[in-house]
Amino acid sequence: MKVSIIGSTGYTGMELVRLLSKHPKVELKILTSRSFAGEDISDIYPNLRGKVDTKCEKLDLNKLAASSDFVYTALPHGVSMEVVPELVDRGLKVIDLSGDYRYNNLKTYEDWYKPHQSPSLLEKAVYGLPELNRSKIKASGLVANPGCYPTASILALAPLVANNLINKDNIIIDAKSGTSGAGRKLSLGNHFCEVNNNFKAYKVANHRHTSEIEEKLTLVGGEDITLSFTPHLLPINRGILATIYANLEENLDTAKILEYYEDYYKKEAFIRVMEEGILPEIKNVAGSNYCDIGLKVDERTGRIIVISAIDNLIKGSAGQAIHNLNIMAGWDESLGLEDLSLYL
Ligand SMILES: NC(=O)C1=CN([C@@H]2O[C@H](COP(=O)(O)OP(=O)(O)OC[C@H]3O[C@@H](n4cnc5c(N)ncnc54)[C@H](OP(=O)(O)O)[C@@H]3O)[C@@H](O)[C@H]2O)C=CC1
Ligand SMILES: CC(=O)N[C@@H](CCC(=O)OP(=O)(O)O)C(=O)O
Repeated sequence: MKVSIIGSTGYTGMELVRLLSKHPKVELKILTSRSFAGEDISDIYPNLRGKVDTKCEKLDLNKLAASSDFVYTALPHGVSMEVVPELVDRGLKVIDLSGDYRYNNLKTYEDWYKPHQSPSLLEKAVYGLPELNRSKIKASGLVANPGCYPTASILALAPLVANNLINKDNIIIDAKSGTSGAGRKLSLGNHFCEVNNNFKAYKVANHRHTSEIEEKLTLVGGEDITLSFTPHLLPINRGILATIYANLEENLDTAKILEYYEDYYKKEAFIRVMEEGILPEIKNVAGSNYCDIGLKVDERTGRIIVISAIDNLIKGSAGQAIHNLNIMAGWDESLGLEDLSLYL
């Protein structure tokens, strides 16, 4: 399969290049960049040296369409929607990593982002969370890869919501992300002295991922969900840990709820439900495509506390995007995604 990447020099683009360079069925074709056109990707990211020496080039849609079967757009939201309609019109299969095609509801997108330039494609696009949408992803030509916080949050909550085990009015998601979640572009809030030796909340009560998590969990549970989501910035490169609180509808113990999770995810290669007493940690997933989920019932308060951990650049973006490619192409879902975390 001939695969090209638009926006290959960002962190998710680089991670796609790195992972796809080991994928047995993928031939990397065109890597686009505005800022680094003419430069070898391995000069921009020297970790790729000796493995991928493709020169980045400016986007030429006709050339890209002639040499690719499949395209990733790893662009900022708002920029993807300027390019994706042209790719779809040319008959290319597309996986977009931005927020632009994730929503079913146009108004929700426009309330949290900005006016949409190709709203008709929202109906065509499929939300690319394989554990919830596998058959639709397989049949789709345009997949919207989920956000990193939504991946960690939706996977942690779906078994509770689907089985009506919790009150859906007062879910709280307290999530922490490594700084690569903000991308490679420079910004004051993300430079070393601001992030190192620090830990802070941001976009409290107005982060756009709140709406993505609500829309997708509403579909899982079949009734409206409104929740609180607070992101925090961790002084580490990779990884997300989400701690989620919800009120149980009935008196169930930890072991019983774990049975629901085991059942819900029994066929999933990349979900690891932790046995009672073991909780997820970022170092166990960083560098891998796993989402680890652990939980405990707090019998004093009647609340359940679920903890999930992912690598934002792998399960939270590039790895999940390769999982989606494997599903769309009808290949073994784990191809190119077999690595365990480095642990240290
Ligand atoms: N980082 C993460 O953990 C996650 C990111 N995402 C999403 O994936 C997408 C990419 O994120 P990430 O790789 O982190 O971002 P980066 O900022 O690291 O990279 C963005 C890429 O887009 C290109 N680009 C930037 N602005 C424009 C523009 N105006 N027109 C065309 N190209 C542009 C840049 O390269 P150049 O200027 O050279 O063209 C660069 O290659 C975003 O939508 C992000 O929200 C999703 C999940 C997780
Ligand atoms: C640490 C950090 O800044 N994280 C990013 C989330 C990145 C991501 O997954 O989001 P999208 O694909 O929806 O842009 C943020 O909070 O905006």
